[in-house]
Amino acid sequence: MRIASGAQLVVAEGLLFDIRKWIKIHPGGAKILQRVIGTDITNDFFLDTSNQPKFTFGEIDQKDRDKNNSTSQYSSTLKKYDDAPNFDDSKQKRTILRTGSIANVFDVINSSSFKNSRVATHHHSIFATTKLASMVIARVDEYTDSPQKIQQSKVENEHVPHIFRRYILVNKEIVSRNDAQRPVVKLTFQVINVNEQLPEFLPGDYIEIFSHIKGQVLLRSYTPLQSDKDKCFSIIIRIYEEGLMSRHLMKQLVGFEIKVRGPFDISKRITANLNSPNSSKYYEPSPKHILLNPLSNDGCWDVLFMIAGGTGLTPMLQLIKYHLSYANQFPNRNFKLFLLFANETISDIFYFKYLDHSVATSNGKLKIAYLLTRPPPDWEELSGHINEDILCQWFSKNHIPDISSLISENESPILENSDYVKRYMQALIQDSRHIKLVTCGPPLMIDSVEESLNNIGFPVNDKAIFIR
Ligand SMILES: Cc1cc2nc3c(=O)[nH]c(=O)nc-3n(C[C@H](O)[C@H](O)[C@H](O)COP(=O)(O)OP(=O)(O)OC[C@H]3O[C@@H](n4cnc5c(N)ncnc54)[C@H](O)[C@@H]3O)c2cc1C
Repeated sequence: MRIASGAQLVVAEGLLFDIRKWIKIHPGGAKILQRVIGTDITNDFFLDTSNQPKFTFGEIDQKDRDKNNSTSQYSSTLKKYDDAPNFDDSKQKRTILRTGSIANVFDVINSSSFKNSRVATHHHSIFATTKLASMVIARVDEYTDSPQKIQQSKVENEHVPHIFRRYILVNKEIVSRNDAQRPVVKLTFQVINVNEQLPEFLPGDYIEIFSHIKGQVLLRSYTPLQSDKDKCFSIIIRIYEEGLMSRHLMKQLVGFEIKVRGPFDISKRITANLNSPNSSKYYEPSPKHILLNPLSNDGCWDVLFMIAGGTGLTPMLQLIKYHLSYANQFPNRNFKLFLLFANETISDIFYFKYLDHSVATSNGKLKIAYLLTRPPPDWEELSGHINEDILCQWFSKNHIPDISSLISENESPILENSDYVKRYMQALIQDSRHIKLVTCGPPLMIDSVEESLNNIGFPVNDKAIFIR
């Protein structure tokens, strides 16, 4: 394989670069090359055709070597760049590349040249380097963007949810307490190619992460959160001791690449609730993005109740972020968000700082109640399993429907006062504001929330969504 002046190389893996350009843009690029391949290289070196080196790549199978004998890959002129001058035919295959091999040159080029250009950077293992070096399949002398090429790259840039795309891990943050039995981590990913657009992630969107783990092909769903950083998104995942994907992701370091497809709309997973014969036409959500309000231009609800158990918090984080960023842009937009966050023990509560900060900066628009099934002795918030009583208290403490003739603020919102509960729910049904209740968490918790809501007469079919 020869590298001509200013040549670009195409490697089977898709690697493409221009050595001359690289030397120009990379401060000290010529020096790096010089150090690795041991000859004096300047920018002009590649321009002077008499200097064109005949690089030989490290690893070539004996079979390929025999096949390629006629084209003589082993020129005597630049044998010193060849990392196989003493190739021992009896060994058939060399396994280790020495420092200074041309394959190592490309490793250095890749890892240093693309470091600041949002391309995944990593040093290849010796095996990968060897393999890669033997995979060069072509050389491109001129690289011009033809109209077809431009059109093709436009099509490639269009976001097709079913196509897997690669993203790079740029931040990793533990968001659970130190004593958490199953830690929760926030992973932030960024697009690899600067020209790539990140899709807008809306409440109810989820993505699928693909991986090969322990010889298995794994695909797991996660809830993406739009990041404040450019072209980034985050996922918040709980790490299970036996969890294949969660443990695999937890192990990775910044710079790790993931394959992701999506976003997909959660609506498709919860159509069962929507097909209920009792669904009112007025509140029937649109078939897409059912977590958003189809009857308002901005998708925001006037009153949104959210009940989350454990990592069921993630779609609520999407909703909270969506609403609060709208309020930031349009401060006159009035709405109320109420979150009931249920966990087993205090150490299971995660993302607390973010939640606390959101409440503090929400201008009274967000209220959060914490519930623990196994609370510590000095716990002052809600405790026990979610039931009718807890729900009644939580509703009436937070929100008084605007049908003031049906209920008064001074009435006791306890379950024993069944007349009050009845009138409260009646008022909720007649309330002209757009009200929704979203629940997400472990299946048992969702079942018991649904049952309790039905028991107290909450308009489940019209105003509730259960994400299982
Ligand atoms: C639409 C959608 C969105 C999701 N979003 C998120 C998200 O944002 N964050 C997130 O952390 N997860 C989310 N999940 C769950 C996620 O897809 C995986 O199921 C989860 O990460 C476990 O995968 P795993 O490969 O680590 O565990 P697996 O290998 O599938 O499970 C192995 C073992 O892990 C334990 N385990 C796994 N899941 C649970 C569980 N739910 N409760 C208790 N023990 C469990 C069990 O011991 C199980 O036997 C979402 C799921 C869906 C369907």
